[in-house]
Amino acid sequence: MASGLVLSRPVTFVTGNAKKLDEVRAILGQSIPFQSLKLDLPELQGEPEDISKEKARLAAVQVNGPVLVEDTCLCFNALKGLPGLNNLLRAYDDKSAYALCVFSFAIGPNSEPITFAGKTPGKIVLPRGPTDFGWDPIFQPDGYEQTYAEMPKEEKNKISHRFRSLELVKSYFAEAGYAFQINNV
Ligand SMILES: O=P(O)(O)OP(=O)(O)OP(=O)(O)OC[C@H]1O[C@@H](n2cnc3c(O)ncnc32)[C@H](O)[C@@H]1O
Ligand SMILES: [Mg+2]
Repeated sequence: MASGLVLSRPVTFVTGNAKKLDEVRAILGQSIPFQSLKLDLPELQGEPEDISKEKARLAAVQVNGPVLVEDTCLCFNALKGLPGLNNLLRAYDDKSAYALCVFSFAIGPNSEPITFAGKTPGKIVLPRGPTDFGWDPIFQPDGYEQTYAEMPKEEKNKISHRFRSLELVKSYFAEAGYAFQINNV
């Protein structure tokens, strides 16, 4: 039996992006009990890890409890990993890129957030597939003929940056032995 910390409140996943929430729900299933809260967190500047941590700090203050947040970017190798626009890439032969998702967990408003980075390598292509989620139509993961947008959702959720980051979050929760006693007041 796990004998770690007991959380008396479920984790709140804070995002303003409904598509992210759909994927997080599908990927986590029942593994980590969480509720969601739609808040438009400010678009911060800086390194993805720092942005993600800062989002977690802001969210934990608002929620006053345990939070998960994430920051995602499409990073272009031709631009030394800088997130950028598709058009910028026209000038470069190197179309390789990676999708990066950094989750942060903060246990409360006064705790230092922990980050979990998941990366999926691929390349930037002309847009193909449905256009309902960000840059999915222009990102083709390595080893696939389809863009993220063209893939069935289940397929994306098996290889995505978000899936890989959440695998680390799940291991962390399992190893820390978090237990949830949500109904015991
Ligand atoms: O409230 P938050 O969680 O910050 O939601 P957001 O939509 O602002 O999310 P980000 O700042 O992390 O994302 C930056 C952009 O990347 C897009 N994006 C995030 N994850 C994506 C994914 O898996 N596929 C395609 N686009 C994605 C998203 O729609 C944004 O336009
Ligand atoms: Mg944002």
